Amino acid sequence: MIRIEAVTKRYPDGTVAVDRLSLEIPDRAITVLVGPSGCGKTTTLRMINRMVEPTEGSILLDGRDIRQQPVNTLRRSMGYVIQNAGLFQHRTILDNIATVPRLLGWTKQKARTRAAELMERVGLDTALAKRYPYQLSGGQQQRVGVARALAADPPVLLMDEPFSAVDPVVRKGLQDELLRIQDELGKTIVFVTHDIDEAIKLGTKVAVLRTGGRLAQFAPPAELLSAPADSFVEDFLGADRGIRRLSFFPSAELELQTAPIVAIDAGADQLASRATAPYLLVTDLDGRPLGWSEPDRLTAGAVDRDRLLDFGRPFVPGTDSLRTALDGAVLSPTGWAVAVDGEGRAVGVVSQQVIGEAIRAAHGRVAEQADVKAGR
Ligand SMILES: Nc1ncnc2c1ncn2[C@@H]1O[C@H](COP(=O)(O)OP(=O)(O)OP(=O)(O)O)[C@@H](O)[C@H]1O
Repeated sequence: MIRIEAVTKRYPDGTVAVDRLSLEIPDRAITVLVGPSGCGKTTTLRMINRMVEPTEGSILLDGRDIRQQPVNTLRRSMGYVIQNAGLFQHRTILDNIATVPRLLGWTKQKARTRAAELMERVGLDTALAKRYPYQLSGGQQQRVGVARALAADPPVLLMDEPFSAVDPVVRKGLQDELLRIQDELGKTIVFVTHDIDEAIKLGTKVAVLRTGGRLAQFAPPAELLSAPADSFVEDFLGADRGIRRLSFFPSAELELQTAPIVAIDAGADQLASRATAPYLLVTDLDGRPLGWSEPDRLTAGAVDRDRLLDFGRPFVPGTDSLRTALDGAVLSPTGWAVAVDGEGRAVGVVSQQVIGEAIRAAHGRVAEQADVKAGR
């Protein structure tokens, strides 16, 4: 664990970049530092690998003050990724990634084998190995930056706005990749961003800093969204807080109905037995949804696919959140969401009303847990 204990950084010109900051950064999780420009995020990150020395306070790594070990040893235990990747322009991609292992005295062969392995791990085609950084896209360069930081397998990864310079689509890909890599490798990651959505998506815990380097709140994302500590955090979180919070509620417990699902070859008897449902979901012969119809518009053996109503975006119970389920229901003209399995086959349908009840129940559970935590 990294413990930041009452750390203050005052630059020589008197600027207080960080003001009595205390944080416990858990192992094998992603801790995000987020806040407006100039609030001391980068300074905090750089104090962890001693690129900047605190004016007051101390930082402990596994209980030991980081000043007690040689700075090079400390930095080798911490991969560092920055915006625009900071690659060596005159070295090939493979040699960029192999930099730290080479510094550690690995043979060229072993370092390159490791580098090639890492290219695959971060989703880079090994055909790019012999190129130079300028021959890659911004997103690919960022992946090289991550691979290089991981090369010597350090337990800690410090990431300073690593995905800020790429467009939103590439950025989403890089974020998903980081979460996947983190699932496999379980590093202790400290991630700096000024983008609250990125913080909420990636963070196991999120530290919101305010200008002057003071901590406004340190909590898991769901808690930030449900209980912002003050109006600064609330404003910083922005609009749609209620909807975004639904991303943290699972859809697995939604009560699904299967009776309104009929296959395209349903017979007259079956259609007649479902006639009381407001809408029926018609599927193909494999069970994949095709669209909704009012029951009296369906004729056995003669379903016109083109006349079916759109079924919105289906959700996968157990994988997707209540937000995705609600989105599916809102997108569908019938107001019903369609649940599918991993193969896209319909497993049930659920109305907006039932989703609404599930949301209220989930809110109730969170409030109860908060009461228990607060000893009320
Ligand atoms: N070397 C320095 N000398 C003096 N002031 C500095 C120095 N480096 C940073 N600062 C100031 O310290 C404050 C915090 O800077 P820092 O870079 O840590 O903020 P940040 O939250 O990372 O900002 P951004 O999101 O804009 O990168 C700012 O007011 C900045 O101007």
